[in-house]
Amino acid sequence: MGTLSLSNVTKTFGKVEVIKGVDLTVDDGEFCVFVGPSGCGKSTLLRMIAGLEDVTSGDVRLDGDRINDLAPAKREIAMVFQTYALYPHLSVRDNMGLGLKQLGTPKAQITAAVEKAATMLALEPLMDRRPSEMSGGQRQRVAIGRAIVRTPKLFLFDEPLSNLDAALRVATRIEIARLHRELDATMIYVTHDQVEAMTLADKIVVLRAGLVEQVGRPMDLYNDPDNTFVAGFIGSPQMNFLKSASLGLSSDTLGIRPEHVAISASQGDIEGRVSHLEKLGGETLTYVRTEAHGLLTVRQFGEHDHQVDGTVWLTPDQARAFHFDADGQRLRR
Ligand SMILES: Nc1ncnc2c1ncn2[C@@H]1O[C@H](COP(=O)(O)OP(=O)(O)OP(=O)(O)O)[C@@H](O)[C@H]1O
Repeated sequence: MGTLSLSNVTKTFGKVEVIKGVDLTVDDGEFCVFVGPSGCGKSTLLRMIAGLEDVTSGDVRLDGDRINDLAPAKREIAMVFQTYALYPHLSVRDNMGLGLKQLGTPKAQITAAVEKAATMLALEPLMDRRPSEMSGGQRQRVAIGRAIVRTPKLFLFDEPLSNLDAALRVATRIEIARLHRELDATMIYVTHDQVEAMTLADKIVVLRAGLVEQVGRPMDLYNDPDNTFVAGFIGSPQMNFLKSASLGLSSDTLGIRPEHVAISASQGDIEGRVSHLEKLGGETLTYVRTEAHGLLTVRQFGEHDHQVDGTVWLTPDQARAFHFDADGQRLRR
C-alpha cells in the first residue's frame, strides 16, 4: 500500500510562504508528476513529503497515518535525486545495500534484495565498481536500485534524468515506466520535461507559485485545461493566445494549439510575416509575426517551406479553440 494525502500543506521560509495550502491525494500505485515553472515549489513539496523539510502547517499522511513528525528514515519513502548521491568509496553492491544494512536487515535478505534490483536494472556486470567508474546513466540506475531494495511505500524522484544526455534520458525514461509497471508502486516525480510528464504520468499536478492550478490525466490537461496558465504550460510548442475581439468573438482570449492553425500564402483570417522556420524532420514549426496577436506558432506534419519575411495568412480551427475570460479562466460552452 502507498496512498499519500496532503491536506492544506504550507511551507514558510523566514517570512516567505512558498507553499500556500496544497491539497492532494496520490492513490496507491499511481504515477504522479509535479510540473510548474522554476521556483513554484515542486522540490520543496517533495522534500516535505520525504521529511527533509519541516511542514509549516497542514497534514502529510501515508496510508492514513500522519507522518509530519516522523524522521525521513522511518517514513518508508525512498527518494532519487538529480545528483545520484552515491557514496564514492562504496561499490555498487554496497551502495545499494546500505539502506537495508542501516536498518539492521539480515545479510542474506540484503543480498537477495540487491540481486533482484540489480537484475531489474541490468546492473549485474557493474556490482563491484565504484561510482567514479561508471557513466551518469549507470550511476542513476544505481540510485534507483538503492531506492528499490528498500521496497518503500512511496518513491520520490526529483528530476532524476536531467543530468543525462538526450538518448540516455529516453532509455531511462522507458526504464522508469517499466519499473513502475513491474513494482506497481506509488511514485511522485518532479520534472521540467514535457515529454516525461506526458508519457510517465497517470496524473499531472500543475503548480504555480505554491498553489495547485489543476490536477488531471495528461491528455485531460492537454485537451481540457481550466485556465490560460495550464493551457500554456502543458504542450510544446506552447498554445497560441489570440485576442478574441479582433476575430469578432465575445470571449477575451482564444487559445489555439499550433497544430490547429492552418497557414496559406493567399488567404485566411490573420495576416502575418514569417519570422523563422524550424524543420524538425517529422514536422515543421513556422513562427509568424502578426500585428494583432504577436508571434504565433504553426505546426505542420512533414517538411514545409514558407519564405522568411514573406506574407502568410493564418486560420485557427475554431472547433478546436479554447475560450478564456479576462482573468484567464476557461469559458466552457
Ligand atoms: N532553504 C530555503 N530557504 C529559503 N527559500 C527557499 C529554500 N528552499 C527553497 N526556497 C524558495 O522556495 C521557492 C520554491 O523552491 P523550489 O526549489 O521548491 O522550487 P522548484 O519548483 O522545485 O524550482 P526548480 O524548478 O527551479 O527546481 C523558491 O522561491 C525558492 O527560492
